[in-house]
Order: sequence, then C-alpha cells, then structure tokens
Amino acid sequence: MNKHITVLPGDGIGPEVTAEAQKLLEEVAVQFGHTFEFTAAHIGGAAIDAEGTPLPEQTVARCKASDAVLLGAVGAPKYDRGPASGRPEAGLLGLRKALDVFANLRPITVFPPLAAASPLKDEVLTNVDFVIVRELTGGLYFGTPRERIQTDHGLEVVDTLRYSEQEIERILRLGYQIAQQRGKRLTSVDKANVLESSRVWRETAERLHAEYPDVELNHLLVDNAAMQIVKDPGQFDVIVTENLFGDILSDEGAMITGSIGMLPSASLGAGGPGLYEPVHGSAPDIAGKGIANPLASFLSAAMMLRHSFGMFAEADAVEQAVQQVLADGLRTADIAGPGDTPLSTAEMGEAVRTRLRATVAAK
Ligand SMILES: NC(=O)c1ccc[n+]([C@@H]2O[C@H](COP(=O)([O-])OP(=O)(O)OC[C@H]3O[C@@H](n4cnc5c(N)ncnc54)[C@H](O)[C@@H]3O)[C@@H](O)[C@H]2O)c1
Ligand SMILES: CC(C)[C@H](C(=O)O)[C@@H](O)C(=O)O
Ligand SMILES: [Mg+2]
Repeated sequence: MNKHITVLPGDGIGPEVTAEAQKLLEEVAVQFGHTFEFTAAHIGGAAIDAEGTPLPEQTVARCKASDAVLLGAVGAPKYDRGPASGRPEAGLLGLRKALDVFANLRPITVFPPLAAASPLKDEVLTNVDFVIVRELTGGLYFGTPRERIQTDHGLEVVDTLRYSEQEIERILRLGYQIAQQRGKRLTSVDKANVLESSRVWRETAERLHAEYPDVELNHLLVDNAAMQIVKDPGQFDVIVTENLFGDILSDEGAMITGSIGMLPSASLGAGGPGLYEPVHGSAPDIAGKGIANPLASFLSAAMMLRHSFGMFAEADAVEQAVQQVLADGLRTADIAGPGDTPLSTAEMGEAVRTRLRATVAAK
C-alpha cells in the first residue's frame, strides 16, 4: 500500500522521538512491501520560530491532505509568557479541532517486564488493560468566553465548560462501541454531583445504554475514578470521559505502565486523517540529551498502522518488537532499574528495528 504521512516533530524531545518513529515506519514499509511517503511540517514553538504562528495554514493543509499524522510534542518554557492563543499548545489544540479528531484513545497496558518500573505492587497490576476514551475537541479547552476582566474589585477570569449534546453523544457512542469490541464494560467518568455538563453527560450515557444492552455501564465521579485507577486498575475496561478529566486521568494511568514515555495515543474523527502522538510532552528537562524514551511514539505509530491503514499484522509486529526489547532487558533511563545501563533514544530505536526485522523473518 502507498500511504502519505505528515510528520510534525514539534518541540523539545518531540523531534528526537519522531525521528526514530519515522525510521521504524520506514522499516515496516521495507519489511511488508509498502511505500510510506513522509512530509514534515511545523507546529508549536518550532512553527512560531519559523513562521510566526503555532499552527501555520500550510501545516493544516498538509495534514488534511495526508492519510495520517504523526506528532511529537509541543511546548517550551521560553513561550510561557503571553496570551494562551500564542503558545505552542494552541497549535496542537487548533490542529485537533481542524482535523475534528474528537476521540482520543489512550490504552493503558502494562508490559510484564516493566512491572518493576510501576509504582504499583505486582498483585494490583494483574489484569491491567484498559483504554481511556477522552473527548478531545470540546469542554473547558475550547469553550468561550475565555477572558480576563478588570473589575472595580480586581481581576476576574473566565473559562467556559461548554458541550453540545451531540458532542457528548458521539463520544459516548464510541465508548460503547469500543467496549463492545473489548470486555463489554464501560465506565463513564463525570462530576455529576457538581457540574451541569456532567449531569447531561450522565443522562446521555443512560439514554444510549438501551442501544448497547450487551455493555455493562457504570458511572464514577472523577475524584473517585482518580483513586480507583491507583487502588484497583484491573477493574476497568473502557473509561469514557470529557476532555480535561481525560487529560488528567491518562497521565495518572501512564504511571501504572511505568513511565509517561510508554503511553501512546490515537486521535480519531469522523473519517479524516487520524492524529497519532505520544501522551507525554516536550520534556524540557531532558530535551537535547538524546535520552528520551521513544516507545510511546513507536506504539503510537502502531496505532496508526492499525486504525488508519488497517495494517494489523504490521501493527502487531511493531508491538511485538517493543515487547521483545523490554523482555531482553533493554531500557531507556525513565524505565531503567538500579542494575540497568540505560540506552539512548537512538539505541532504543535501533534495537526495536532489529527486533522487528527478526520478528518478520521468523514468520
Ligand atoms: N502532546 C503534547 O504535545 C504535550 C503533552 C503534554 C505536555 N506538553 C507540553 O510539554 C511541556 C512540558 O510539560 P510537562 O513537563 O508538564 O510534561 P512532560 O510530559 O513533557 O514531562 C513530564 C516528565 O516526564 C518526563 N518525560 C516525558 N516524556 C518522556 C519520555 N518520552 N522519556 C523519558 N521521560 C519523559 C519528563 O522528563 C518530565 O520529567 C509543556 O509546555 C506542556 O504544555 C505537550
Ligand atoms: C499540551 C496539552 C495542550 C495537551 C492537552 O492538555 O491535551 C497534553 O497535555 C495532552 O495530554 O495531549
Ligand atoms: Mg496531557
């Protein structure tokens, strides 16, 4: 197959991990007889520096014209001042909206060789395999008005949590459908004891349940959900939740896997190109050192192969290669134990490509 992939390296460790992910995809193409064409474009701080805006029109056009988008990360301390709309993060939010990728899938999978890197005890880690389905293009992130108001008694600030019923319904439907394909358990997370938007969320989940009677539905308040994810993560199959709650719970879920450097994501919409990115950020504290863990980016590439291209064997091969390097004891610094010699980002990339070649040759 011939596929066109737009690569948006972004900032900090973004270019470091996406360079390795692109090499891995190139290896997949060679091993499986595909042609992947890559076009790079600017986003985030890199786009501000090069083109004066965090999301150039040309970047959006390229992404829309491609089969899938691979993103690194955006953000750097030097852009922290000034209005939110001029920050690197605004580029990422704008892209998600422009591509209408309203569903962000964040699978929480524990690789057994990494159990020691998790802060949770082995007995709690048994059977942990769930996916967070995060609403990605609504809620507090996008609601208006959003402003600072100078009043007689000082500054007031406004952010707006706004959802249409249609936005709530489409993400809940997807949550049900994903649950139908997995363990048939859907946990809808909200704050219905306080927020009106959450009450409509809960009512909609209840109403739609009649259409998905084979799925067991339960509701959790988000504060309790945060606790349950640490206390007993094995209880979850599919968690569906609104934008901000999903952002926070997924970083919490990432730590169960051992490191935020292990958590991939797929952002999907109604038929346009999918956006694939590791859940982690630009990690300014380690940027430029060549030590970032590229595995979240590799696993995001696997999600691209599966969800956007329907290349199931190829996706499995990438995931198996990642499992193999971990089983062989190879670690980047973030997942290394006391006796391990950490690999660089490039060394980990090479190791995974080597395992990929071996996996394909063995078939
Ligand atoms: N998708 C994105 O582009 C995205 C996601 C989250 C944060 N950000 C942005 O990134 C910047 C930094 O945010 P932050 O520090 O809160 O979160 P972060 O995810 O960048 O880093 C948090 C911690 O995790 C470590 N870490 C992250 N990814 C790693 C990897 N692949 N390998 C090893 N260690 C890794 C970092 O070194 C740091 O100690 C901010 O500007 C933020 O807005 C962007
Ligand atoms: C960088 C930021 C805008 C982004 C978000 O909050 O969605 C990030 O934290 C994420 O999880 O993808
Ligand atoms: Mg986040």
